[in-house]
Amino acid sequence: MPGPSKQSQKSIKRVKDGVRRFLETMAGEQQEPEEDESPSPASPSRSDTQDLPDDLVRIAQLESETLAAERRQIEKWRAELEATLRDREERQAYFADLAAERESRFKLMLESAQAQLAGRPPVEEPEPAEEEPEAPTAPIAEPIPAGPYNTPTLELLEASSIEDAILVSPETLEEQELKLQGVLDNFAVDAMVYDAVVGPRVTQFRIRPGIGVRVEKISGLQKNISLNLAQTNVRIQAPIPGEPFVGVEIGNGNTLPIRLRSVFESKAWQHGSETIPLAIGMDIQGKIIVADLAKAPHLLIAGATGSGKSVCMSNLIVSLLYKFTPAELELVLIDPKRVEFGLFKEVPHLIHPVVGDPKTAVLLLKWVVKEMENRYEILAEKQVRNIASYNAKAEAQGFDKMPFMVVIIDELADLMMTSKGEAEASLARIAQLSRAVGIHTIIATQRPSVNVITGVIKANYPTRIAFQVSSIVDSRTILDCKGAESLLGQGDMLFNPPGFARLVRIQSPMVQDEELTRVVTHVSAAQPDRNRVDLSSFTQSSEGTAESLADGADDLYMQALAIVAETQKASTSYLQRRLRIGYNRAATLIEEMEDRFHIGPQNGSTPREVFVTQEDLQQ
Ligand SMILES: Nc1ncnc2c1ncn2[C@@H]1O[C@H](COP(=O)(O)OP(=O)(O)OP(=O)(O)O)[C@@H](O)[C@H]1O
Repeated sequence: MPGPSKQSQKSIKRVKDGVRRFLETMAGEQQEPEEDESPSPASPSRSDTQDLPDDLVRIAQLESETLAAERRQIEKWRAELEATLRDREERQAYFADLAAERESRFKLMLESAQAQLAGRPPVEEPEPAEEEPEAPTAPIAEPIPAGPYNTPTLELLEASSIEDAILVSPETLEEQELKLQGVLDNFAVDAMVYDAVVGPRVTQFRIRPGIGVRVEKISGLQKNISLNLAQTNVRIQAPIPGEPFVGVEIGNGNTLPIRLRSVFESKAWQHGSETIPLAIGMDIQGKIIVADLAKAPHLLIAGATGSGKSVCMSNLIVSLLYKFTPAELELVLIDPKRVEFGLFKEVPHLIHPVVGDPKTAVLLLKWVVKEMENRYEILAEKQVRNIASYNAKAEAQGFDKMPFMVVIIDELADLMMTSKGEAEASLARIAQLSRAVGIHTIIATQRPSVNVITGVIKANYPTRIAFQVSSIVDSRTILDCKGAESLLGQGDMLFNPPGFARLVRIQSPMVQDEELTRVVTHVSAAQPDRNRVDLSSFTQSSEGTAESLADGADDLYMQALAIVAETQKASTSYLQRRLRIGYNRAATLIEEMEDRFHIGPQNGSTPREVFVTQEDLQQ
């Protein structure tokens, strides 16, 4: 075989020489970085590099630049790691000091108690020799360390047997289908009952309308369908979102509650990717629905008395207890009815005892607003934008993570009656800003009227659950559409999931008091008291007095407010006429009222909501 040609041998030699010189150059640079000027014996002369092919010289230059950049990066990392290490050492020293101080105080207390027992005067605490150095600010406002958490097990909850239950017999199903088709035929509506989906509480008959048939023709038959099928509550979905059918939902003859345990056993719960998962229930197709409170980011629950709100809220609290330790999630429970959250008073996630008094509840909401502001400062200190980035940084750098906080209010109406302006303002502020700092709220009410679910609340709570209500008006107040009046009660709900513009009908799981007691007893064993809320610096403003209502406002503000409260109408032109003032002044007064949450925002041509009544002003 012929060897390489003379030409290529020469070229290979040249390349080899070039690489050797490059390596020597690099070695020379490393040894004498300072002496750029004086040529080192190893470094190549200008004439040497001129001998090299251009490509090789460029590659060599690039290599040396990359090497320099990498060296700079390594230096930066080293500095960062050293800073982290210093930070950790400081924290370690701080906690060591704290432990030593506590130990000495404990000893002193012991000696004092022994002295008192022996009839001697108690031992005095020695004066500190010099001023204590200021303690470094804790990453989260005074977190109280949690003990090891007893994660609850599934055995604490009742097992379910809904899979084996016969909710509707095939004969009943066939009979209902024939009757439904009969109604359509009798009213000469060209439509066919296509099939039926049996859900946990209701069966959905899917109807396919003929060509050119308006869906309103079928939804207009709601009362006739109820009559012919002898059903009280028939709900019609025209059309079923995303399907070429109209849905007619009829209650099942047999019902069996879905158990919370079956939700926790489902794949949706166990393999879900939700940040703060909440067990909502089972939809008509039998799919388990788990919502993410982090996406919601706040939840409004409303429904008539006995419709299943409290059971639903227990499900939500238990969901949190199953997923989070007290170090990962803090709970604030407000229960003006004083009956619903009694079972949860030992839960270690609570950072304040369950609040029953509406006035204390309002102060607590103010505290939450303050906590939210603190958390924003902490995020700014660490130069991160939200709790997720903060916690990722905490994990990487070894400082404490920021826990989520969930505030649950059982009866919003009681809070609104006590102190509407303050409660509403705090809730709106929390709802608008708290998502980034991991604070979420769940509020419930059995009075779905516009005085309680005001425009401000509605605007800030896009994720809603409606249980059965008594009228279409109530349904509209909660969901902005009808439907909740046709629900069956006992956990039958319409859910408006975050990010979806449609309602899903869901059966809420059932959890009984005995199950709740077992779970709470299990999780609260050997847990320290984590109460860290100090309300002493928060005072109830003298809301309701003329001075505070009109503080800093126009001289005519109280008169204008009295007119609005009397007429329940907030109109600029009406104020102009009644107060004999110009348009600009009247419009400013109306804007002032909106800013102070006394009236709702302008919403197209619909009149503004009025949140103050004459009684409020008299109080
Ligand atoms: N998901 C459910 N499955 C089966 N039954 C339920 C369900 N939810 C509620 N119920 C039944 O309805 C009853 C009333 O429920 P719940 O106490 O939750 O109503 P509520 O809406 O909170 O009423 P109130 O506003 O008066 O407190 C329960 O005692 C239970 O028997």
